[in-house]
Amino acid sequence: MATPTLQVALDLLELDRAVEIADEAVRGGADWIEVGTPLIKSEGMQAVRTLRERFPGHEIVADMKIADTGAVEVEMAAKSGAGVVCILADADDTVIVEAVRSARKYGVRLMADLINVGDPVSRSRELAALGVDYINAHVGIDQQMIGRSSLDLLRRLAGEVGTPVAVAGGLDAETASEAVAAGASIVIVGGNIVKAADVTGAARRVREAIDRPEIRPREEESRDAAIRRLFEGVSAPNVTDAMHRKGAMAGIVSICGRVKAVGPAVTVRTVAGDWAKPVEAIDVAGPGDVLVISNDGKTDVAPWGELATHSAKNRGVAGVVIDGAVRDVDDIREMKFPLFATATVPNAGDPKGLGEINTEIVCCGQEVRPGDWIVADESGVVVVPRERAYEIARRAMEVRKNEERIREEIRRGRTLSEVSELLKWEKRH
Ligand SMILES: O=C([C@H](O)CO)[C@H](O)[C@H](O)COP(=O)(O)O
Repeated sequence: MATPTLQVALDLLELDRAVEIADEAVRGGADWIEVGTPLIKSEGMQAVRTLRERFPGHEIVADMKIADTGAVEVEMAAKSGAGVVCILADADDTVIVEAVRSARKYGVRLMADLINVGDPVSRSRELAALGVDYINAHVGIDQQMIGRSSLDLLRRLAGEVGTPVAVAGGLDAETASEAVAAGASIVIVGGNIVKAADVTGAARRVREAIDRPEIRPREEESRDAAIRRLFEGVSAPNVTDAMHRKGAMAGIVSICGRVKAVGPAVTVRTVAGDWAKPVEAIDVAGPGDVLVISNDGKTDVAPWGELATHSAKNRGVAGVVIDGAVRDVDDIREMKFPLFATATVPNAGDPKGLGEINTEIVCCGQEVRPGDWIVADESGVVVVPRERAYEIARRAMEVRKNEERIREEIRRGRTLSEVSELLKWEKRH
């Protein structure tokens, strides 16, 4: 088997950063350098020219995602220095045929991107017959966030397609190795290399993995376990970033400082400090759940205190969030329990039994339904609708990864404004 090609996808917006990251990735063993679609949209063909000039010994791939005017776009990329140009596999055949003619004329190769193609096997055969050089089994970044897998797509193509097959979509060292074992000859890795603080190390790990392809037995993980693992690895701010700044409760703080709660909500509505339903809800909750209590926003009387906290902790409840006040704060702080509230007050209410458990409530301005996911830390509390929990958990992890590289660049001496090219990206009115 020929040595697989490692293609690093520079999915960035800033050319200077892309050049620096490409240099580090090449040192880690990347063979081909892909000028990613976001970079092309941000910097145009200048990005292709610059990378061609800076890396004379490496193939430059222009991820144009061509959908129309095949000949013109291939010509632009070829004349700027690309050796491989990417076209959408579901572009009309008229576009593909023109792109192939242009590619032959300018001496470049065409890679067709299977993103969103309904019948990848027959489309790949058609593309090969039309003269496309490579087929890319690609699952896009937004599709990855809802759990689609590029390895599944690649496996559907195995043995069915004559042209060399590339694979892209959320690959890391482990999945890249599996991709080669499943027949990929070009492995494309974006985020897991270019967002790493140590780009060279990340590229090297992928390089070593694809040079020794193997299929490792995988442990099955349930959706809920994956959601919990991902949310436990990110912060509440990462989660609101992933939700386009939605979901954060207003005016609520962590009572015990640096603690974190992650879990599906068991909701409680109570009235005027009545602590019967909040305490009964401890028995309704399973280990790992988060109690979310609305006390109608009243803060002169507490529906929660130390004994309830003790009981919740024993039951394995992951945290308690109260739109209202708590008491016995000194004892609760000693327990280091993830408790979030809007106020503290010494008064307790009476256990009258008013209110409801597991109905829709509004807590600190956010609607919370039973089973919605809660992520709470010292920055505050975020509610994630249960239908989108997996997707948001994946996106929040991407936000975190993205910050790793930015943090590293700040550590090396750039300002945040420089790294993110703030002036360039200010909104024009
Ligand atoms: O093509 C890509 C995507 O559509 C954004 O332009 C990526 O380069 C490709 O998905 C590889 O990146 P990762 O999925 O982050 O590995």
